Amino acid sequence: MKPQKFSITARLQSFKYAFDGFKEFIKTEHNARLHLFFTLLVILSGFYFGLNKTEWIIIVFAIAIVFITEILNTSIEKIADFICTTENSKIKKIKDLAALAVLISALMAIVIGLIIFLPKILQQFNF
Ligand SMILES: Nc1ncnc2c1ncn2[C@@H]1O[C@H](COP(=O)(O)OP(=O)(O)OP(=O)(O)O)[C@@H](O)[C@H]1O
Repeated sequence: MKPQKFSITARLQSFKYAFDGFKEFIKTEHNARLHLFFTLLVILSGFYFGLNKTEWIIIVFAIAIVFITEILNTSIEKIADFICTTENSKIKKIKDLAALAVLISALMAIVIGLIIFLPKILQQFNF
């Protein structure tokens, strides 16, 4: 594409496109609603247990990585469904790899959540 002149309107428009993407993500992806629910739960728990600055940074990274991988997985699935509507072994491999990325990020988030919250939960209930 031809390079265009810098424009504030065009930059603001790209925020609108990103917001359209967010609406599409929440509307069509059940996993997105699960991520939102757990994000809210983790943030509320973070305030309840009084996380320190480092713990918050790690939690924010974990939440962002899970959302980013799920959004990229959704994009890859949509491209795959657009270019191939029939059963195809190559599409299967592409989608399975994208799903693996989501699984790894979700497992990482669970491990981080356990490392940060488990000792605080145990202490709270005097275990
Ligand atoms: N066209 C296809 N050809 C072969 N296998 C496919 C095809 N489409 C989907 N699959 C298989 O089904 C799995 C699920 O794909 P699908 O597009 O239904 O994702 P999904 O159920 O929306 O996943 P998510 O859990 O991300 O919502 C893929 O990982 C792949 O193994």
